[in-house]
Amino acid sequence: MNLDVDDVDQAVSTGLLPGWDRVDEHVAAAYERSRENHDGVVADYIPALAAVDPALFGVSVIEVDGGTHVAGDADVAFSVQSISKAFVYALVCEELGHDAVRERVGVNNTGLAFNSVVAIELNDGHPMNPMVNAGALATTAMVPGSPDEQWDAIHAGLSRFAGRTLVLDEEVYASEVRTNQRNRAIARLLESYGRIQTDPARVVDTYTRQCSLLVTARDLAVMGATLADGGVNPVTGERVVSPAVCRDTLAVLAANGLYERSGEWLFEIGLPGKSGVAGGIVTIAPGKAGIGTFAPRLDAAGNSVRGQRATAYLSRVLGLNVFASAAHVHLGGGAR
Ligand SMILES: NC(=O)CC[C@H](N)C(=O)O
Repeated sequence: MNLDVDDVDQAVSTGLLPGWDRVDEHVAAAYERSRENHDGVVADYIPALAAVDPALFGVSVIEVDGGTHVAGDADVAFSVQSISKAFVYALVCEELGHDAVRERVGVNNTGLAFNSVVAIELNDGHPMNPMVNAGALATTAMVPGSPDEQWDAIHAGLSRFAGRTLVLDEEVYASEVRTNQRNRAIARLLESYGRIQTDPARVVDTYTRQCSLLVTARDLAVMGATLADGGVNPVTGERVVSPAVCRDTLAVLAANGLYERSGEWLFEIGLPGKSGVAGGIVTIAPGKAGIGTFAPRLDAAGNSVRGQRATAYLSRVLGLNVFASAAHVHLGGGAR
């Protein structure tokens, strides 16, 4: 995908675009540039998502010290969808330790669509990673307690990441319940392979609820900033998960956050991120900031087009690419 940042690369390298001290300007520029793009289509396999206004677009950056920068529709609510997978994974690792989740769910990319059944069959019934539907269903199933307790823990946990009590979009939830036959099939298949050991129908229901929680681009930036900040929400000051869980979650996102396009994303943007089919993307600049974007038009893999472009711009102009920054660091310092 052409993310239209070559000119930014040039401007940054020649010192025309200074970075971190003018974040408001850069967020506004990321918004203006990306707003001109009209590529992609709104998700239509969930009927309630097909009805959304495709022109909506919001960008937010929250720094780990709480500094807040927004542009456009940063306070418009949309369903979190697959972005919930990242935070439920972190909560389950916090609860059970990463080895248990790694053994049951895995960390490797499937190279296939997020709702692929073939990926499960090709891998002997292994869901592969927590960021595709199979792995997310298996992860949700691991939350301790009864189905009601599982939902309460997920709802409370995601709310702690966001720093406010998140609300369920009843319309999106009902719409998905009517049309999520594929997820029900995936859960049954995982049950047949012993990867889900509770009632698969209840697991799908809890997963569908977690996907239907409403967030804004600003919320996503806070949630991302919490992972960037080693697990402490920079707005509420509350510790949500441990630094080790953040490290593991960011590694899983780097490899799998944008499904089969995760490699391209990492190549262009150089940061862990996670997309959802309602049009949200959360991106984490470790130790620095969280970026939240919302724009409903998606590419073929289900990733927001404007969101990818805006994030690519911000990564370039703020010098966030974790691989690029290594070029400026001289280990050991001084002359050798
Ligand atoms: N990629 C996504 O955001 C998918 C989430 C959606 N709830 C599904 O399970 O199909």
